[in-house]
Amino acid sequence: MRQAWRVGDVRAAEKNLMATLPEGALMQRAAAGLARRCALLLEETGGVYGARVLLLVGSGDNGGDTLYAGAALARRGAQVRALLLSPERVHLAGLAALRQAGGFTTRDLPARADLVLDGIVGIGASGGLRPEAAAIVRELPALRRRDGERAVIVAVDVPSGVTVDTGDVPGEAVTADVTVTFGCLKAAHVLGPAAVRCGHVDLVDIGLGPALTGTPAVRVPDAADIAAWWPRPGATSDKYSRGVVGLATGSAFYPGAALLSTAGALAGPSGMVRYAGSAHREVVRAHPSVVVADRVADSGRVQAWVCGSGLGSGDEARTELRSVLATALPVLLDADAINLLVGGEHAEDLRRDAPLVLTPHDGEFKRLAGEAPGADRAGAAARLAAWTNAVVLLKGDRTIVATPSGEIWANPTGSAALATAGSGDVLAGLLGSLLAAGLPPVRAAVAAAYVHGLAGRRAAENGPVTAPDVAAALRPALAGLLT
Ligand SMILES: NC(=O)C1=CN([C@@H]2O[C@H](COP(=O)(O)OP(=O)(O)OC[C@H]3O[C@@H](n4cnc5c(N)ncnc54)[C@H](O)[C@@H]3O)[C@@H](O)[C@H]2O)[C@@H](O)CC1
Repeated sequence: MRQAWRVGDVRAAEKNLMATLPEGALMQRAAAGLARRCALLLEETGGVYGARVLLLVGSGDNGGDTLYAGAALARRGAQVRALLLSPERVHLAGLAALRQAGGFTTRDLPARADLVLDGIVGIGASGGLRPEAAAIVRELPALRRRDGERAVIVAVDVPSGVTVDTGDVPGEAVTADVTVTFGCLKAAHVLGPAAVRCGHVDLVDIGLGPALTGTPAVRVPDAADIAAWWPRPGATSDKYSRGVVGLATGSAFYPGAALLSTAGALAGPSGMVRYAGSAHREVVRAHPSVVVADRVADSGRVQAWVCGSGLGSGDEARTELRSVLATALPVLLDADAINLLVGGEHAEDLRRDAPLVLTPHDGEFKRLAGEAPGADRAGAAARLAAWTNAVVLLKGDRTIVATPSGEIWANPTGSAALATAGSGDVLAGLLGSLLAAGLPPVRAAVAAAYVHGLAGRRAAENGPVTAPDVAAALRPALAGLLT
């Protein structure tokens, strides 16, 4: 698991650490790490000696890191030019170091650069980029390097223009190939559209780790976490002890949702899938191992329910939702079930002791919460989780999982391929299977999003992706993860 931290916590940790070190030591560590990464990138594209390096230098310490790293590259023979955005407020010692190493300042963006270091603004950013910086950032994609390819762009700490604590990108912002960050990850590296702007994130150890205390802003699972959490059958397992998941999904109008949620559930770890609903004939025809009934009340025992995908909005759907919520079992509500909650008539049913998981996309989130997730998606998900006392999985390129107590996870395996009709039904089934197998709801949500993302990526290797492709790719994705 990786952890990302809020700016306030990073600043506090830096302050504590700096009190134990000579002045400027942290910046020297940061700049040395940055220069090393940049040199490696230049070696991949023709070498450091003679390479053209452009520094975009803002007025704070982020610019200072950039100038010192530029100085190190100049000492290795690179032609380093610094474009100062606020010459009157530049980091003076950094500028002196650059000049002493043979680097220059420039007033204009050059036509050619092999490498660009974006040191306009780091964790001290407030608001969107100022117009002058924004104008420069707009020109960056046109810069060419010596082999005619696009210049490599390295963001120093964070890409300038992103909102560091939320991952929002309110306006113009740098799109980096690599982001070299210091001490720890920040939320922008793992959340929202900012995470996409970071490119590959490289973490330089400056000794900050032990000084970081409190709760991380965001946790990011890795493959080892998911493999460790994933329930596996043992020698004494049987189909019931592995958990039985019940699906109250689909309808005569939307039988496909029933099939897709079933396919998702069958790839999960539970030992049996029960389906309850009016698409039961289609389900059993496509998936002979599924035990079917035509309504929740007539279904046998299960250990968790999935309700919603394609359920419809009529009286029958309401009855099914009420039956599911009346159980003392973990329940996942998706799609139509979330929409049915909006009128408020199920508010009482939501006050349950057993776990509840909600899996909205932005539209469903807006209907339920009364407003769109907005710029702070993680904060919005956490507020909805606290309000509904549910684990909320907010779908997106970096799907967020939030708990009622404010724990936030960001999924790193997202794929644009998952933006396809029915892909959420597959996710709901898989997540329900994990709940039935006994995984705590937050882990079930995080693990399902992770594997669903892997499956989306795998499916995309064979061309355009539909939801059945995602379902079919779950098993190979799991095989790769669990073996
Ligand atoms: N504090 C520390 O111990 C360390 C800090 N480091 C570096 O220092 C950075 C933080 O430095 P600062 O606190 O000086 O802050 P920054 O350098 O991130 O930015 C502050 C400056 O940028 C300007 N600014 C703010 N928002 C802007 C916007 N939207 N557009 C254009 N300019 C804007 C402000 O006027 C201010 O002068 C980190 O990101 C990191 O790069 C590293 O050297 C590691 C150690």
